[in-house]
Amino acid sequence: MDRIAVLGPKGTFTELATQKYLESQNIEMELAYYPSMRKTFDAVGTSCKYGVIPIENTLDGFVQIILDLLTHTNLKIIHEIVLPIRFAFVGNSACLDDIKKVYAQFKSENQCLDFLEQFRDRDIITTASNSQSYEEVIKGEDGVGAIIPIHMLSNRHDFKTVIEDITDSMDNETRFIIVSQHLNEEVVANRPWKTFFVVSDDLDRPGLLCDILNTFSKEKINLKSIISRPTKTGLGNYNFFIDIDGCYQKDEQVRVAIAHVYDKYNIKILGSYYRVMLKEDKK
Ligand SMILES: O=C(O)C(=O)C[C@]1(C(=O)O)C=C[C@@H](O)C=C1
Repeated sequence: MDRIAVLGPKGTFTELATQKYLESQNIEMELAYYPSMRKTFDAVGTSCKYGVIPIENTLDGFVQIILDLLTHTNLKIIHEIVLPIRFAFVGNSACLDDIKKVYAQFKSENQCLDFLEQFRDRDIITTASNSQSYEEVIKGEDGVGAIIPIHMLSNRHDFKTVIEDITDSMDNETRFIIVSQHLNEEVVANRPWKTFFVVSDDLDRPGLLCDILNTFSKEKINLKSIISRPTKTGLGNYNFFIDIDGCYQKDEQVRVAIAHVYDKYNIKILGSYYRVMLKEDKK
């Protein structure tokens, strides 16, 4: 059976996104868990056919390391899936005043800032995954608390304190991408496609961004998002990540506009993809 690389361990939102993705596509794959985003990426094309990783969150923006990994590897985005994200606080003390240590995953922390403010004079310990935060708190040490995904409450562990829904916004969502070694070559997909690419220019010349944006405007292509990220080669050097409407493999306008940009700048296609419908959306 083919394998799909998942940011693990079991219990993460990424695992949930992967299960929902496979369900929506009606395919079976073995889930292979990796301890970091980089290792999840590296597994694709070696021991796994696809990989699933978070790329953007409503409250915390883009997952910066994913932009770097997309720039430096040849993996392509083939689909995206969006999940609502809600967190709970669980603790091994009956009173919040007695909590001395709170475990929180590095992205999750930034999605629960209002709630965490009361613990700023205590230890807030950053973890690599929400599952790790959960593992730490279920050891049962007095005075320990954790931010965990709300779906983990169904494990029914006995905590002295449980506060449901401590997320800064009820509209919080995370966008996950499915990456493959190959572009998405599906012929029929009755969904709006998007194309994500990165542009860099070693010469840092005036008007670069304006020139690129004009090219897409001339072809009447709608821009969805644009974000810059340091190239890490010196202060002030940036890559621009641009998401546009349309499919590179299928839409003539998209190919023409990208060919124009390609003539003048370094451009790398990171994939054309569409959002998969969750089983619950189809009802
Ligand atoms: O640790 C997890 O549960 C994850 O799947 C990772 C992750 C992320 O890093 O963005 C995924 C979704 C949420 O935004 C918070 C955490």
